[in-house]
Amino acid sequence: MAEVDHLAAERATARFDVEEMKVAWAGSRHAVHVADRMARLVASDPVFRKDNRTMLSRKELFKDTLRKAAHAWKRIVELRLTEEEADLLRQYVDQPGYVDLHWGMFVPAIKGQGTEEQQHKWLPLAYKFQIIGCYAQTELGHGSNVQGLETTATFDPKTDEFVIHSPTLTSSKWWPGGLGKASTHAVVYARLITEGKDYGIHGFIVQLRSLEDHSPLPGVTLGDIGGKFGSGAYNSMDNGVLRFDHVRIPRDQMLMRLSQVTREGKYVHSNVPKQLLYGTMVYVRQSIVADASKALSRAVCIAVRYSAVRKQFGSQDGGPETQVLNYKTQQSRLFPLLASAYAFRFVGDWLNWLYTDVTQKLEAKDFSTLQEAHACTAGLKAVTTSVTADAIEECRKLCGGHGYLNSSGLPELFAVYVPACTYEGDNVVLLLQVARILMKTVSQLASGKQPVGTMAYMGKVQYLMQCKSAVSSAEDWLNPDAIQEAFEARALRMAVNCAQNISQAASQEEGFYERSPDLLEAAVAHIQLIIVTKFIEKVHQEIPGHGVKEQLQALCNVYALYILHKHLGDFLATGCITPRQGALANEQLGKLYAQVRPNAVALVDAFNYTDHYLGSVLGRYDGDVYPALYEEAWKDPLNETVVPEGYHEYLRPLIKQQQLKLSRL
Ligand SMILES: CCCCCCCCCCC/C=C/C(=O)SCCNC(=O)CCNC(=O)[C@H](O)C(C)(C)COP(=O)(O)OP(=O)(O)OC[C@H]1O[C@@H](n2cnc3c(N)ncnc32)[C@H](O)[C@@H]1OP(=O)(O)O
Ligand SMILES: Cc1cc2nc3c(=O)[nH]c(=O)nc-3n(C[C@H](O)[C@H](O)[C@H](O)COP(=O)(O)OP(=O)(O)OC[C@H]3O[C@@H](n4cnc5c(N)ncnc54)[C@H](O)[C@@H]3O)c2cc1C
Repeated sequence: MAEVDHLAAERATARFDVEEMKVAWAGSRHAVHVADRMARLVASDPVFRKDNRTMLSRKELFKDTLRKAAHAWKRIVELRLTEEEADLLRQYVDQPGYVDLHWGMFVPAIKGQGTEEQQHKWLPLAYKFQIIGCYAQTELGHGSNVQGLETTATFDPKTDEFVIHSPTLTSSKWWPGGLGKASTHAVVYARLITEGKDYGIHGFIVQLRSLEDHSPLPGVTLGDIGGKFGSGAYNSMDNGVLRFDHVRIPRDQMLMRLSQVTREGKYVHSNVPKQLLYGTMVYVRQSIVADASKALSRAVCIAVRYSAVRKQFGSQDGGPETQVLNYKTQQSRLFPLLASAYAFRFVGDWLNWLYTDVTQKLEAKDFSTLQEAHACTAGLKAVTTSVTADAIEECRKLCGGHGYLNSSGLPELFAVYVPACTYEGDNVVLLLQVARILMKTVSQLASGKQPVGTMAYMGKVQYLMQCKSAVSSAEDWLNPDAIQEAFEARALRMAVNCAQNISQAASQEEGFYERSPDLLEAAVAHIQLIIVTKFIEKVHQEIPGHGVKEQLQALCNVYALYILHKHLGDFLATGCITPRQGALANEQLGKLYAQVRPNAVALVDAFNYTDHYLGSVLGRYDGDVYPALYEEAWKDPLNETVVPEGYHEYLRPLIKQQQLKLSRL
């Protein structure tokens, strides 16, 4: 704990029990303890140091990532950490690397798409790191359109093998993390061809590198795709390029849980939806939603603490200036982001529950909830990552000039985070998937089919299409039913409007194409409704701890009313609320910000992040920002010498030349 606490006064104003809020945030007392232990384990180990990361060359950074991954594994084995502890330890190491794809996609792909026999063979190797795997789906020419992939896997019955081949430049695998330099194996997605027929995309386990000397196997061309956005950041990852020249693999390395090729070359598809092939993506999308709340809460923690320390203006007589956190504009930009971090945390927990539930149903051959899982994971992934990426940048601006320094932690956090809007499905492409499902649901309403799950509200179509909000005072907006109704009516009316417009087009497809910008907005409205609903449900539960429930209630209202204020056009255009009711929502929002203000620092303390994990001189727990900023500056390699390299080559001759010219005048 810090010796000087510049934020002590802020912490003293909190009107709730921070320790209990930590439990609400983490999910359980056990979760707080485990996270705490793992965070401290990482923070106290010099190998996991990360304050010099943005100053390393790409090669040094990559080697540093390999070192950290190997050390993390050593500690996991030595300390016999559980899976939960190991996951947390890796999270706190906080450096993207091949292990993310090995554990996050390679292993889940084999678990989800491999037969029991295949799992028995491959998983123990992966669990012990005897092989390192990645997920090779995207190609140079095809990412979003999975069905358009070109790599082929042609069955050769003579040898009982598949021949994996990259027929064109655009079929080169391009982007897979861990592929460029680290992986020995990959799950490769390719078009399955047998008996002269193309059966579409399937997964195959392919060995890429020798297990003896790591050199690429014959017919395999491999490399890194080059530097990426920002310094440090995602450059620790070896995103790779991969080409196959008629590489042969045994038939039993096709992942055969969903469909099989027999020894004779017959294609057999099990009686399951073909979309189960996309299962690994669904799994990762749900984990990305949980990650969004982590990234967002880190940025918000930095911005809130620094805003409480930073002072500007407001002093007439040489007295202390005003903390920037007291400016209403700072609050109106920052507190909705604080509320969003909590909102994403709770919707992430719910999504994890949904995913587990759907997985259990799938095991029992019940596929009825597959569409719900797809819509929720795709939509929530899209909305939470877009908001988080924008919010990190907003937090940088909220920290003024110092936010632009690498030592603030925000530039690197942004650069690491922003590709989440693209990977695991471009956000626009994913929202259009949600929109397609919304349109399908609207079209089924007429036939009396009752929508279920998160679409159930659409069943109240008669009421929601004509209801009028009863809000008549600012306080009325604190009623969760008023909020819920306004959000449901807005989402449904936007979807119905789109459906009506599409129905006037020459064809459904043409109409969908023409109306896709409106469909995106309808999909966002639907997803925001889910987030608001899950937050309201959370607050309705019993939540122990002095004042904890009240704070969460306030944050829930901030989240909902901020969205209402920001998207007021939608609510007005659909006639869900009147301009006066919109103004009342904004009035209430201002009151809520005042309620959050004395609790703000304690609300970010409840995230329970160590200074190591935050990696920010501005977000330090003790708030002792200025000495840290000053000290950090001197660590820059440019300050290793007082006179810079290049002075004698470039600066001195220039200055001397000018002096000579002047002396001649
Ligand atoms: C602890 C874990 C830590 C994890 C850490 C991981 C670290 C992350 C690092 C980042 C790694 C990044 C990896 C990647 O990016 S991997 C590559 C990801 N690629 C994509 O996401 C591609 C996106 N494209 C698609 O998913 C599909 O192409 C798309 C859905 C857009 C279209 O598919 P398709 O052409 O087949 O289909 P249609 O649109 O015509 O739909 C047909 C029907 O299928 C339904 N559908 C589609 N997808 C799914 C799904 N996933 N699940 C269930 N159902 C699905 C769709 O609704 C249609 O249904 P109907 O026929 O009923 O209308
Ligand atoms: C950091 C990073 C890590 C990655 N890791 C992996 C990995 O491990 N394994 C792997 O296989 N892949 C990986 N990928 C690839 C990633 O999954 C793809 O980049 C992603 O799916 C987007 O596809 P794309 O690049 O083809 O984008 P494109 O589809 O080409 O998108 C370009 C633009 O077109 C728009 N667009 C595309 N289709 C439509 C449409 N139907 N309607 C409207 N607009 C559309 C998009 O919104 C976007 O604005 C990674 C990517 C990144 C950036």
